[in-house]
Amino acid sequence: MSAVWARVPGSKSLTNRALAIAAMADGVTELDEPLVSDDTTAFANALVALGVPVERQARRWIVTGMGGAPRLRSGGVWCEDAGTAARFLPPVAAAGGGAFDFDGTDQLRARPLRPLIDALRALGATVEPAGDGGGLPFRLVSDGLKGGELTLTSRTSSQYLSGLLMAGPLMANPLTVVAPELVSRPYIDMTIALMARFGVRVTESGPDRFTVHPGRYVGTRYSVEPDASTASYVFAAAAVTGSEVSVNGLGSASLQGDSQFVDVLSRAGAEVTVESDRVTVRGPRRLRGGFTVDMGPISDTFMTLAAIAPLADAPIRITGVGHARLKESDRIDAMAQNLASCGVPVRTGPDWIEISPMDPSPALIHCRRDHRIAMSFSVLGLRVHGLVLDDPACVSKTFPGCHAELARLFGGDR
Ligand SMILES: O=C(O)C1=C[C@@H](OP(=O)(O)O)[C@@H](O)[C@H](O)C1
Ligand SMILES: C=C(OP(=O)(O)O)C(=O)O
Repeated sequence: MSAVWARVPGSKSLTNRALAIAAMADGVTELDEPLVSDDTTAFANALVALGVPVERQARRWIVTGMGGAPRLRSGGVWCEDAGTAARFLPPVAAAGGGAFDFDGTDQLRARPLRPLIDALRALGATVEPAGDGGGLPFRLVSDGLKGGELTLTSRTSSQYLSGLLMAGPLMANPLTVVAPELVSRPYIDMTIALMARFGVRVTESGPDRFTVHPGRYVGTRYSVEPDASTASYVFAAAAVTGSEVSVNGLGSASLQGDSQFVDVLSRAGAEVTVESDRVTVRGPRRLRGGFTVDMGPISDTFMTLAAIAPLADAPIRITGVGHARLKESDRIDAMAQNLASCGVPVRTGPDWIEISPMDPSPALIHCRRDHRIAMSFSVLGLRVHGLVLDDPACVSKTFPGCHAELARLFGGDR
């Protein structure tokens, strides 16, 4: 059997970090192969609303750095559905100073933001929420951020810490953040690596204690890796169809924690080869279950595993994913309800889900406007006829070409 090459678009997390950092840099940044999707378009539009020129060519985005904070000192910042926009951009805007109205869709309004609001206040900004004070929408008024040391609740998301660290070099004093109970740690390593790529150093000066060293970002040419969370769907699809799929540009040096998803597939019996610049997965005759796996650090991929778990020969228990209840949907509940609709035995707890083997029956899948619920069940749909997504288009948040690519690689018309 010969490997098929999957076309996996660029990483959302790397694209949006690079955009934020490039906006603050000295000089011009050329981003090659950025992700073009709802989340990155929303992020780029938000930067434009803050006065940062972002020129979008087909496979290259060019950002003219501000040599500091964005130029505009007032305006509305629409974050749409993007958690990264709502968590990364307020610290950047506040560091420059001005008055900004942040808002997003009802889905984003429902997601937590309070720890970031508290941190911005501790750094000297005024945040006036329009609602109950927990999240969007809010008005941010600032005269610059003072920096110094603060403690940040990071139990619900790592994105607050990423946003604060990236804005750190613009603050009056060096920023140190203590982030106890930090979830999604690989995303902080990604933030630190990308800041270093643009010339600013962050050190871990104690457990969960991060210090941003004084410095300036320098614009550069940066090529975005394929998105490892997106790649999980094509790898899982290979695993359940007994085929072999490779993704180029992802490999042992990936900056994305979700590249570790293939290790989980390997525990489930897939043959996995990780090279320096390529990952290949070959599906087993039947998936192997009978294990428990902590997917807390790579929680965007837990639904990919949960969706295919009924096809395994024994139960699979996924733990450590309580924070996935606070994303585009309550993902533990969304997976449990939809799998149960397919007749699959599922048990859940506050931060875990256990799926037992069963031939899934046809069902209508309620995506809850969550791209990853739609994409995960699209993979299961390669093996189960009659799975119908109520909202196939919601995949555009991170992978607009998802259905076409799965059809190209594995046949069928989803
Ligand atoms: O920093 C990032 O780019 C992200 C961090 C993760 O969120 P949490 O830190 O909220 O778990 C992840 O789920 C999200 O898709 C992207
Ligand atoms: C959680 C996600 O997105 P975000 O938090 O960036 O909106 C995701 O893409 O799965």
